Parts: sequence; C-alpha cells; structure tokens
Amino acid sequence: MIAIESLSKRFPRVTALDRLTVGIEPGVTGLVGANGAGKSTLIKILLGLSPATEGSATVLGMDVATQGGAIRERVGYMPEHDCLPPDVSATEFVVHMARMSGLPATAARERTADTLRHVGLYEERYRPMGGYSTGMKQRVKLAQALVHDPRLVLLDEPTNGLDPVGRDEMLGLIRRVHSDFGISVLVTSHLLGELERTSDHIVVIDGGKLLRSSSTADFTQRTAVLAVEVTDTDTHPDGAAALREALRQAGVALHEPGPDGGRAPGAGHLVTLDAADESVYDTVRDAAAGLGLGLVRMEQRRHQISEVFTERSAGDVA
Ligand SMILES: Nc1ncnc2c1ncn2[C@@H]1O[C@H](COP(=O)(O)OP(=O)(O)OP(=O)(O)O)[C@@H](O)[C@H]1O
Repeated sequence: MIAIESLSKRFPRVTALDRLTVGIEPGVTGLVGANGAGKSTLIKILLGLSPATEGSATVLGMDVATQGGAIRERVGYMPEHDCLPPDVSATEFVVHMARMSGLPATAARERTADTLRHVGLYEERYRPMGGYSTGMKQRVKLAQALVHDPRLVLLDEPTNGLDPVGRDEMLGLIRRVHSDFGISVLVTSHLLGELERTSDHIVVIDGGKLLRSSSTADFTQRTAVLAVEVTDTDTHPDGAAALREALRQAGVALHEPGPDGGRAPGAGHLVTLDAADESVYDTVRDAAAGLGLGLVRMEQRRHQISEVFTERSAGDVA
C-alpha cells in the first residue's frame, strides 16, 4: 500500500524525518510516536502536500513527489486539528467534500447520509457544527475522509481530545472501517496502548527514525514476561525476595517489583522476569527447588506496547 524509502524531512531547526524506510501493507496499521516524532509530517508527505527533503515514497503505487493529486483522489485524510467551519452542518460539509472528490450531486448526498450514519451521527447532522462536542467533530472528520470510498485512509490522531468512552468508540469505528468496508487504515497516536487492540501492524517512530515495525502479535509476544508466584517458608519468610536474589545470581533479567511490592491477589508474592529464552523456566524451577520454596504458578504475560516503547526509547535504539 505504502512504500517509504530513506525519507527525510528537514526544517531549518529540526529534522522531522530522518532516513525513514518502512513498508505498510493492507489492513490497519498504527503509527506510534511521541509528540514531535514526525507522524503528521510523514502523513503530509504521503498525501503529496509537503515535499520530502530526500528519499522517496509511493502510495498505492503512485509517487508522492509527482502524483499528489491522484493520491488524494484515492486516499482519505483525517487531519489532526479542528478544521470544521462552525456555521455549516455536518451534512452540508460532507456533501461539499464528496462533491470536491468528484462525486455527482445525488451520489454525494446518498454517500453522505450513509457515511454519517456509519460514524454514528443522526439528527444532529443537520445542526451547525460549531455546537458539536469534540467527539462529534472527530466523527465528522472521519466521515469526510471516508465519503468518497477511498482504498486507504490516513487518520492523524483521531482520538485526540476524547474521553475514555469516546476514545473506545472511535477505535471501534476505525476497526470497522477496515472490517466492514475493506478500507485500509494508517492511524497515528501518541497513546501507545490504544493502538494495540485496533491495529494489525504497528510502526513506531521516534525523532523521525524508525524504531520498530512488526505485527501487533509479534510486538507483544517477542517480549514475553514470566510472572512467578512462590510460597514463603520459615527459612525464607519472603520467598519472592529469596527467589529474586537467586535468579539475579543466575543471570536472569528481572523486572523491578511494582509499587505494591509485586503482591499477588490472595497469597504470595510475584517475581516478574524476561522469558526471552525457554531455559529460564528450568532456571526458575531449579532456583525455587534449591531454596525449598513452593512454586505456585508460572504465568506468561505479554508486554504492553507502551512498555516496549519506553524500553526501546530509553535504551537499545542505536
Ligand atoms: N512547518 C514546520 N516548520 C518547522 N518545523 C516543523 C514544521 N512542521 C513540523 N515541524 C517540526 O517537526 C517535528 C515533527 O513534527 P510532527 O508534527 O510531524 O510530529 P508529530 O509526531 O505529528 O507530533 P504531534 O502529534 O505533536 O503533531 C517537530 O519537532 C515539529 O516541531
């Protein structure tokens, strides 16, 4: 769908994109990065609205440098900031956008009604948008991106400004854009956890550079965490602390206990560690047996994407 090759964008004081190379396949792809990571800059380049300083990119096989107009005909765009005229209704606005995309008048009206219904705007679609809540405005912005039935939509921070319920509804809508209509989606967010449920694939950028691109399942699986619960004994009144020390000496990468001291609901304490390698299971069993502790359970958990991102940003991004 999108091929990006060594793309850079330099402003006088800032390098917004730095030799970014990544491919984006059909489906829902989350583009994750902190504020200022370069997400909006990338989207504007992909739409042919802003030229790259170096490198190249194609969208649906079209070159962003020379075929911006053709790209914008086939790709929907939901901008980040509020851009809706306050005095017109959602219906008038979306019909206008549909006409601008080349739809005849009748088709534009029909598509507008369908699309606004799909995003959950009903009677209020006839009222001026100046009186809309943030959630309603975000829905109109999504509707205008979809009205001309594009093959791909680029959504820039669609959950911005929404409360948790509004955010969940918007994420559900985005998922359905793909599942109900087969439209591929590239959606940006600085809230890392929220794209985990919505996206098939996650691309993380930081400071304009690619940190990681992988399927959502891979993203969380490859960084599996093992939670181990042990009993306390007379010899080791804090069994978890004793196990932690033994594992540390065996060279296992441990996670710091949480603010609750890693206390499990019910009895016992939890020790959490990286389970990158299967031999860790044997090491844990042997260490617990060596200390005479009862092994209550070993449970594999998956990292939250936000944790992966924090670790990567903090350390191993060379
Ligand atoms: N027109 C511009 N002139 C100068 N600098 C710019 C311009 N547009 C963006 N930048 C800078 O480029 C960097 C990337 O900005 P960009 O808006 O792409 O980030 P972002 O990841 O979308 O973050 P946000 O969600 O906060 O918009 C930032 O440091 C920003 O200040």
